Amino acid sequence: MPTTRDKKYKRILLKLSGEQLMGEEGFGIDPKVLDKMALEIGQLVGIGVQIGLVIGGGNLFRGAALNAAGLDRVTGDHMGMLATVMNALAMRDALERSNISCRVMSAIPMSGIVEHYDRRRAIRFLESGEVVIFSAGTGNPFFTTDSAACLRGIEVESDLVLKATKVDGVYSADPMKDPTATKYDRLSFDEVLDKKLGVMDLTAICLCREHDLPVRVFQMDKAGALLNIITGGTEGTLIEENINEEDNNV
Ligand SMILES: Nc1ncnc2c1ncn2[C@@H]1O[C@H](COP(=O)(O)OP(=O)(O)OP(=O)(O)O)[C@@H](O)[C@H]1O
Ligand SMILES: O=c1ccn([C@@H]2O[C@H](COP(=O)(O)O)[C@@H](O)[C@H]2O)c(=O)[nH]1
Repeated sequence: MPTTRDKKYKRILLKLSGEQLMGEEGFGIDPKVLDKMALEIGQLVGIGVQIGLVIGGGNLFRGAALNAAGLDRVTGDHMGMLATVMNALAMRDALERSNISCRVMSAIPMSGIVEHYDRRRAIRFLESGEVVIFSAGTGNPFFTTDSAACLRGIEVESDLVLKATKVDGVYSADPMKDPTATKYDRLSFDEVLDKKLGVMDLTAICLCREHDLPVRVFQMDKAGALLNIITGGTEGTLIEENINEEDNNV
């Protein structure tokens, strides 16, 4: 069983896909998925990892999809950001049921429901061992929660951004669409940008490159993967500043 001393990272920013929260359903939140995620997060809290969380909204609303259906884009983005607050409340509920202390902060003031984002307070909560969920994205339309995750990760000085997703890393093409796509073990930020690898939005990648914050993309469904990464294992794909071209496996 890993202990406090086995952890490689002290503070992480974990980005969870909203789409994954719906489990087998086509829309909404499956409490069983939340409980499973809470269990995995609890293992990290148990060895003293400080965790900031950002949860997407793709299980409920995405501005671009609403716009394609005829809504005003900014209104759609506002709905998407509100969706992330709902996901955050559901995740807080699951974490607290597992006896994990948790705070939800929102980029959009929402008095009486969640507290407004404040960087210094967030860092204090993280230092005291509480999980902090950063909700409502960046608070601005035309962004995504990938960018919000990288932004908050930089602001609270996390050591790593972990993007938990459906696929088990970054591929040469979207593996859900192209079965011949091959997986990378490591990539530089420039390679992700040059090859336009679509696993994460490019604004998020640029932010991390600018601030030298590594990103690891991994599969959330794989039990124990999160703990394995934190204790130095090599799940998924690591994206960082400078890598030797020969180090990646494609
Ligand atoms: N080159 C690539 N390598 C890996 N995945 C890719 C690539 N290009 C596109 N993808 C797709 O990107 C998706 C990752 O995004 P994810 O589902 O985590 O959603 P999100 O938009 O970040 O979150 P949400 O579901 O909350 O909107 C993968 O499921 C995968 O199908
Ligand atoms: O900073 C942000 C973050 C998100 N949005 C809107 O919310 C949805 C849901 O987020 P995903 O990252 O797609 O899961 C997104 O599609 C945007 O519409 C935003 O406007 N600003």
